[in-house]
Amino acid sequence: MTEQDLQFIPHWQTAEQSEHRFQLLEQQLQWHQESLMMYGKQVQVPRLVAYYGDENARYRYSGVWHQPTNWTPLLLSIKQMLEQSFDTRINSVLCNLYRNGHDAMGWHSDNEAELGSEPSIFSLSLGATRFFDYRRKSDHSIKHRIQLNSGSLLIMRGQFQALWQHQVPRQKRITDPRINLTFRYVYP
Ligand SMILES: O=C(O)CCC(=O)C(=O)O
Ligand SMILES: [Fe+2]
Repeated sequence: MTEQDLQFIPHWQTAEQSEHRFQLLEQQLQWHQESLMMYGKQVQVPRLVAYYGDENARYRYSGVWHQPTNWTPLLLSIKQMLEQSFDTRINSVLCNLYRNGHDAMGWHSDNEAELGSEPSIFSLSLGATRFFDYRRKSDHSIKHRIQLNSGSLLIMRGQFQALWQHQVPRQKRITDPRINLTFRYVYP
């Protein structure tokens, strides 16, 4: 992995802007809880999700194909700002709401075929600061932790999904919610 494959911008948005956007997104988005089959049982995913984007940007997560909801004005404006700032194209955003520190996301890579071989994923954090861990697929002892504060932008590119896994671990003492928006390009 080169330095460029994981880029962290702690203050991409101001604290005030982040607080305002958190409030709007918490109210406006179509949050729902999903469940997935694990070892033959239906298990609830420990967070709420919502998926927005262009009509043709179907995406498979939690083992199910998801049809995007049409962009809200706020999501569209963040998408356009990212596209201009980073000279990239985005057609969807997967939104996660961690209601408190009991909500989490386990180890995974975002390596679904429809993302292509070297996806660029732009991950905006709003609300409670949470840990983000990543470890080498070939050697789990090579492990790093960063803190995703409100207003921060984490950019994963290149070989990051191929070589590393990431997680947002449980932090039981955290009572505040966090919203994470992962902007992606899904090949239609
Ligand atoms: O909440 C985060 O910061 C990570 C989200 C994530 O890994 C994902 O949506 O694939
Ligand atoms: Fe991920």
